[in-house]
Amino acid sequence: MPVPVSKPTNTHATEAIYIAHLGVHYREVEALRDVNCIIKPGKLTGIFGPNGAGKSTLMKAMLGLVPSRGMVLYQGKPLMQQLEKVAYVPQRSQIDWTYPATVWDVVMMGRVKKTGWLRNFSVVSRQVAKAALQRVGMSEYRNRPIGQLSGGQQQRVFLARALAQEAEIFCFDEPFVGIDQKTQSVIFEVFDELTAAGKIVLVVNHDLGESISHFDELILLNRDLIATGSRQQVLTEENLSTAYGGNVMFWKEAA
Ligand SMILES: Nc1ncnc2c1ncn2[C@@H]1O[C@H](COP(=O)(O)OP(=O)(O)OP(=O)(O)O)[C@@H](O)[C@H]1O
Repeated sequence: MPVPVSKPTNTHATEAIYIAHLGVHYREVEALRDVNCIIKPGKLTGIFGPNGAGKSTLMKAMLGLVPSRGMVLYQGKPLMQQLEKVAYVPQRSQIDWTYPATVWDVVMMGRVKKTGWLRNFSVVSRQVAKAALQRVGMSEYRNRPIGQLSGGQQQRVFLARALAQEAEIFCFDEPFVGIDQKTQSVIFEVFDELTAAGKIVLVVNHDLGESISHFDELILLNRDLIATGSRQQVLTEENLSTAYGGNVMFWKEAA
């Protein structure tokens, strides 16, 4: 159910990301229409919907990576003016894995917003990066070129880079595609830690299987916003059939 789009009125709403009348047109394709929702801190929020529903587009539009109409506020100010507070991990398919960088290089890139390209990385930055690599269980691979890792290992390295940013808002586009079970567990554990620390964690995911039970809040899209709120509010037969056209199997215990 769309949230009211007049000004955010309570403290919680102003601490959150507040999206109003967001729309995206790619030439002839209208990818998103008038999306209104709130993304709260301390909750794991999933963007769900069928292929081509506009899930990645919503995330990119929030971060100014594609042109859009409408408003995206964080703590009452345009998010676009505060992108240093955001860690974004794109889909693995969008990353150039032939780029000649080691695991350590990639994680240290997460520190650039804090230290700038031209400065030497500080001792603190190195410690933060080291701890991030350790957290995802990738320390022993620190000198390995990223192109030589498995899909799950690559995803963990990008998770470590996001952690090294010490961001307030974490955005992941399809982090569970092409990874192993162990990596999926590590990712959900880290998401739990981030939400427990009051961070905003937003994840594009198309899988309506068992993993959906990890999410606190859902945004269900199919160009339009179909529903947003808790799993119980969103995972109704009516909403799912509106989004997926009446043919959907999902993890029954999830809602
Ligand atoms: N750069 C682009 N130029 C033109 N059309 C685009 C572009 N990016 C996405 N689209 C179109 O916009 C619509 C939404 O795409 P988007 O990638 O946001 O969907 P999605 O829900 O993330 O899909 P998937 O689950 O398949 O990744 C689709 O019809 C897609 O073909």
